[in-house]
Amino acid sequence: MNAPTIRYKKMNGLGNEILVVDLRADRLALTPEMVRAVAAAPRSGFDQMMVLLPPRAQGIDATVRIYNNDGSLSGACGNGARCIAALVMQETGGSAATFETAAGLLNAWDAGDGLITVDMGPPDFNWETIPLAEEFRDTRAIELQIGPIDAPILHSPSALSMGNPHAIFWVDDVEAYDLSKIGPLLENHPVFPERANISLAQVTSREAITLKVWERGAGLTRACGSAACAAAVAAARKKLTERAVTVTLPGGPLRIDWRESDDHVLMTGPWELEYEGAVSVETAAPAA
Ligand SMILES: N[C@H](CCC[C@H](N)C(=O)O)C(=O)O
Repeated sequence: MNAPTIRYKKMNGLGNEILVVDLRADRLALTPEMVRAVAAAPRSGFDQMMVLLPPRAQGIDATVRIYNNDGSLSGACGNGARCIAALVMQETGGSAATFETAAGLLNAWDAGDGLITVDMGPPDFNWETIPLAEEFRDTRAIELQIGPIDAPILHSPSALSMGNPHAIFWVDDVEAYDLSKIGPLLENHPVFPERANISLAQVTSREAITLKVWERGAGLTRACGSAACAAAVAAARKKLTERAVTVTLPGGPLRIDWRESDDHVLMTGPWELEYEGAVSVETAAPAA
């Protein structure tokens, strides 16, 4: 056995627990097993781990790998993106940052008042790339429900990708459901071959949505940036809201603007650096 030391910065975006591990100048090879061990250790628990790796091209600050606390990978993490953008801007003294993720390039910039805006790119409604197991003709036709067929508790979500898969169920009261019970069932429903982030969304005005999220690979979180984007886009597409809305999560509000000119979704919100630390995780020695 060997026990590499992993240095981290514990941050959060609206209470979404983010651990930043900077491997831009470190050759440590993280495995999903190590990620789970870091998540289980006392001070380094997290919802998502943002791993910074050396950039592959000029003009990019870092390649980013995003892990959930169960060791699985994701293509997007909006709240984590604001955290790493803040760190890079502090480091460079600049007012913008660019990252490469599994889902593509990610730009972020200083929005003033301690807030950061992340360009989350365009939403994707294509069932094959969300991905869903089968086509659905529009957002109403998806065969997905919890509860008996004649009186389902939840049904007919909107589904889309923001670089990661999301299903949004429209409800009158987000507090009326036990998301910790139904979340895992929906996350692992066969219609989502790569699982999905599950949201309950309550539209409260033309400019406001209240949201609770059960995250794929992480469970209930205080906030999920990509889910806020997905809910805002889905609500505007259903003509329930304008394209610019405030999405309020248990951790607080995010501003979401689905920009008309280029279809990109802009997310604006806060970030926080809590403390720095290091953790040693025992791993099987690499094969000789
Ligand atoms: N908390 C994140 C999303 C994490 C993504 C993840 N749970 C998945 O897609 O597997 C956010 O702020 O967007």
